[in-house]
Amino acid sequence: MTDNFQVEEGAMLYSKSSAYQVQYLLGRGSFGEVAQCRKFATNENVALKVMRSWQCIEDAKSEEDILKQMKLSNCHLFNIVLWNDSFQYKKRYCLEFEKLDISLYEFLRKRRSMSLKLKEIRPIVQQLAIALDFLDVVDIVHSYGGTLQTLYYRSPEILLGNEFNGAIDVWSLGCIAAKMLTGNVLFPGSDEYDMLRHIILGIGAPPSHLLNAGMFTHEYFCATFREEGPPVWRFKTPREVRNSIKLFPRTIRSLRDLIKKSDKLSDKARVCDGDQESFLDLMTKMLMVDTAQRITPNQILQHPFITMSHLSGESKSCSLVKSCFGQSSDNKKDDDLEVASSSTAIPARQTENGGLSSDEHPTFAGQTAKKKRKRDGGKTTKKTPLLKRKRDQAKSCSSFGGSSSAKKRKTENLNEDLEDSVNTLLNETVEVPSKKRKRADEESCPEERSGRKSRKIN
Ligand SMILES: Nc1ncnc2c1ncn2[C@@H]1O[C@H](COP(=O)(O)OP(=O)(O)OP(=O)(O)O)[C@@H](O)[C@H]1O
Repeated sequence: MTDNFQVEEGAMLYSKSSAYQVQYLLGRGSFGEVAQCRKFATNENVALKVMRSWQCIEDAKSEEDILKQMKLSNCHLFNIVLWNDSFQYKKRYCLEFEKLDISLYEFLRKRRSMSLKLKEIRPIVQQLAIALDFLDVVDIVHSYGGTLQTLYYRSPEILLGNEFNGAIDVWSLGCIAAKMLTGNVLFPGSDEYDMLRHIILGIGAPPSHLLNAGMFTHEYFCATFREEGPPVWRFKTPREVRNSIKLFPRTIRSLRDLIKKSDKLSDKARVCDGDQESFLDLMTKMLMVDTAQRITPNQILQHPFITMSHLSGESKSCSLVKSCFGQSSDNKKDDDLEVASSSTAIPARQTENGGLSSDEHPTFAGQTAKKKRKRDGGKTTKKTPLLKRKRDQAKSCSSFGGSSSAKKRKTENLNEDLEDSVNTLLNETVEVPSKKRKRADEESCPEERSGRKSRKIN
């Protein structure tokens, strides 16, 4: 058996049931190359993912296990790519999928501004939330990007080395939604430290319970230990992290900056304002640094920005309102969402727009590093019965999105603690030539990816 198979135009591959001819390369991922191929048995075009090497066989097999499990649950009704078959050719393992249309990145690239309007972003966020909600139910963490989230979309809990669950994908979705609106990466960090700097400056510092429990916290924060009580954390200055560090300039000073630049035509201004505020509210909830407070995919689907409840009272003669509803119903038709919510193995779930009880709120200096780690979901290994999960979810959502004054105070304290180092950081920010920034943005280069592996799907 030789190992010399190359994914190139015209090359032939053979499974037990069909021959395939490579037409062209669709893309490359962490584990292999994906090519559009002609499948002779059915005479259709398919996407064939050819794993990089024999060493990737374990990754391929675990991906296949998840794909099989998802196919049985009618995943294609939830905006998840359909896997058809797997086979080994020469020393390469191959996964066959339905051929999809262009990627979101290609879609954005077709726009000169690389950005979309809110009414266009809405159905995309909705489609992705439907997929993430499905993964939540079947207990799979997707993780946008390679081994564990592409750097720009990496959540604070991954950066800090905390336990994680599907909430990391909601964080990434928030970052993607921001990029769709502005055309720019929301947190363009040059490395993990710079990512945290962008997050702290744009949104706020991680709560103490994340810092106390993070495996990598000490790489980015200094702890002051007191006689009593938990440590107080201070974000390190760039010089404390390493001798020379490249800091990329900030794109926003707060999430509100995201919507500041949008056009407002006078007659549509009120509707625009309402939609923008609603989008901003959703963004704030998707980008909660504290995992426990982050909106869930199911709650995203019930959020006014997605349901458009804030627009239903507006005059239907307003062209913007009309186009918003038009966009949404086109999307429903295209993606068969009604079928998805009514006739699948996974029942549609209820959402409670509540939040965390105050005793679960983060305290900056309130918990010790000894705090017992709690894995609340996460990997595919343990499946919780759906009913129990619903109950748990309802419990944890009983006051969702609530921002108690106590929490606010604590965040302010933390922000005060961070002020000094932040000021230093601001002064030290260096401009990066736009050409270079663009390249960094376009690439999801392997070195941007961290070492830990997640279970992932296409
Ligand atoms: N079914 C498909 N139809 C069309 N294009 C596809 C399909 N699957 C993958 N691609 C293209 O191939 C690229 C690589 O896909 P692959 O699944 O290997 O990696 P990925 O999910 O993008 O990234 P990674 O594996 O690193 O997380 C994708 O980014 C996409 O452009």
